Amino acid sequence: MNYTVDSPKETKKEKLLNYSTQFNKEVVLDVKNLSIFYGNKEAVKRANMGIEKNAVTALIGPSGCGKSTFIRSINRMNDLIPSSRAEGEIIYDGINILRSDVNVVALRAEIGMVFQKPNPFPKSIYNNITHALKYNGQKNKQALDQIVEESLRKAALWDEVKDRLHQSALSLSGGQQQRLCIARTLAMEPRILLLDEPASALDPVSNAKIEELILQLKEDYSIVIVTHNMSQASRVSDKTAFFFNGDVVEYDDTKKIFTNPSETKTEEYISGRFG
Ligand SMILES: Nc1ncnc2c1ncn2[C@@H]1O[C@H](COP(=O)(O)OP(=O)(O)OP(=O)(O)O)[C@@H](O)[C@H]1O
Repeated sequence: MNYTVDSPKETKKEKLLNYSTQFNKEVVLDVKNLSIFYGNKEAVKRANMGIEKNAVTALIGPSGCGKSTFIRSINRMNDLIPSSRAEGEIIYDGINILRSDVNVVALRAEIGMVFQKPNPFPKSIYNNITHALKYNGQKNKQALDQIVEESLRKAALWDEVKDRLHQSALSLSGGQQQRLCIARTLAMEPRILLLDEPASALDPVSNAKIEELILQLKEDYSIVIVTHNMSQASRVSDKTAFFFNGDVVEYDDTKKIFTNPSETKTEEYISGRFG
């Protein structure tokens, strides 16, 4: 994937509104004029968003509006798609993470991602958590044991698996596998968690557990979640961005988006008139 680092010129309106810094809380990711292309198609169009620290930010919108493309760009997963190209900036820790000299492996440890379909390795529960740590040189058994327990506790899975850590991860239920994938991501000590429809492939009970977990995790992490489930977005998120046709139509407090949105298009979408 080829990245263009220079931002396109800001329009007068964007300068005046200063979109990316309009919220009071600390911003952990400042997305500025972000465009993502697949070939000539602009799938995300000059998005601006200040993503807050220790908050849950939901990305909503109809199918094909650019939510996954946007979230994948935050930890450079779009690099894996040869036709994909980004313009604009995503500022994290003072650095534009779209720069070509960014260490993408280190970035993905800090900004971890969990996908729609649980994808544990065909290894034991224990080895799912330790795999990347061992690869990075951590050999101390005691340290590894501790990280496994801490990560599984944070992912609300420890009590269910503590007596079967050396069994295959594939023996777990779908919901447990998804929490294991979250634990595996947490073991890398990320600051930001990207969740792309993490509960949509799960049964209602597992879905509720993931929602509960998200609310616990935001104490320690900043979370961005793509969801098609409007009630889920309103239950778990603090901020919501409504995407339509590649545009961020509206980004505001979740309460406002769901009770009194500023844009007609948002109102039409959340009231189920399309999508
Ligand atoms: N690998 C790709 N190559 C070319 N075009 C793509 C690719 N991935 C996505 N697109 C296009 O980019 C646009 C945005 O897709 P994206 O998957 O980001 O939307 P989405 O809002 O996440 O959709 P959904 O809710 O269905 O997952 C769509 O028009 C899609 O067809």
